[in-house]
Amino acid sequence: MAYLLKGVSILGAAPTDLHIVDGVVSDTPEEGAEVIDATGLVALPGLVDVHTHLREPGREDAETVETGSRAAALGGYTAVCAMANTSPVADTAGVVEQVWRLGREAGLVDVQPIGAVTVGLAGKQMAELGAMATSAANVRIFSDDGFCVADPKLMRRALEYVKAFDGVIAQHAEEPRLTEGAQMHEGEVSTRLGLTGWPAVAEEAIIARDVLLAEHVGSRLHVCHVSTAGSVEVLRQAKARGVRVTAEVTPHHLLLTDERAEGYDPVFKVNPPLRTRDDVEALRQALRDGVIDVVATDHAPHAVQDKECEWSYARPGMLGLETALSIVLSVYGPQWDLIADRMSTAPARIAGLTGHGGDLTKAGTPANLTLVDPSVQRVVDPAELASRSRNTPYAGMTLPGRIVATFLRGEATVLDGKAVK
Ligand SMILES: NC(=O)N[C@@H](CC(=O)O)C(=O)O
Ligand SMILES: [Zn+2]
Repeated sequence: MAYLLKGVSILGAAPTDLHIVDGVVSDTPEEGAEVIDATGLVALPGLVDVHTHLREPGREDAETVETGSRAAALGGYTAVCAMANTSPVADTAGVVEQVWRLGREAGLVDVQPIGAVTVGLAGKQMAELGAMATSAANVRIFSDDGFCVADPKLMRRALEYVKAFDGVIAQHAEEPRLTEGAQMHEGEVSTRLGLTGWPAVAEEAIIARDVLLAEHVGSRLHVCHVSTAGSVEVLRQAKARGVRVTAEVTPHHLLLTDERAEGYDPVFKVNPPLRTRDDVEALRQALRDGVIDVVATDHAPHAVQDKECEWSYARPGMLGLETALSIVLSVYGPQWDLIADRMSTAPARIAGLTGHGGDLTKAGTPANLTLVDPSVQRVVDPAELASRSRNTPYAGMTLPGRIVATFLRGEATVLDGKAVK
């Protein structure tokens, strides 16, 4: 299938015609190409998410590789990295290959499995990282996300191990002894609500330790969902020294604060917790500066019974794939170069996904791209989401931007705002 995107604006530039032929961007029009009137639409390289929870195997009631892939495509994504905290845990070549194969079968986005760092995410014994790396799933990112690799010796060994094949350890930075029983950010609001707090230093202390370990080993560290101003300062200093560290921020940490806990609605319960206005400002600035490299959704679908219950029993986590671009647009406005880098090019580089995040003005670039209508305001209706779960914190909010079409290697996965399958 060939396409002609007529009058499209690539990253906000003057309107042009974009030809998609044989899965790549082409200079030459193809006879019989399907013409899409892209007047007023902006083309971005397909978004890449380095932190997605797809829940399969094990919690298919909350999400499957297929439903999560559909949510991703509708959100403008062409690749997602599937977190390892499934059941069974993705800590063997067999499980990562299963997830990878399910992604191929769904065929809506490239699903790149993340492997666990430790067996069963238990933090005791290193998983078979090498076997996962050399499996068909070609794993490059390893993470115990949901849990912190708290043992410094194990963290050091994991960093040493992945160095051989330029892998990266993605750390969920949370010193568990400082967050026992924690329900939300530790501060004024938690005191008022009578909920046990998750202090900022529990995150910052682990990031500080880990950048020193990564520096010592000369290996790659990636910090998941950075949430505090103090973490930003640690990262700023580490990067200035040349430590091989990258970091992500979620859309919700760029927008929402701990005051959302005031109604005790568990839809706002998440790890790390929503922080203060000052933290939000620091995160926004850090993403602009490049101290934080990427936006990652931490899409965390949860079944109704795990969310619609008393706050302290609810699981932490929020949906993200279908709203991420709108949230980022609402925070930054149409800064398309910034958005394309932080949501596509930089995450593709971190994940080693060479076919993604390319330059759409160059012939031969794989046609992984999404078309956005920035003029549309949408009201988020949880019932309309393609995710199998409903735990979006943005229900009823009016947000800018609508994904009109998404292409994976030149094949449409979304057309007219609807998934093609
Ligand atoms: N972010 C969350 O609150 N939850 C995630 C785990 C994680 O990313 O830490 C989940 O798997 O539900
Ligand atoms: Zn996490």
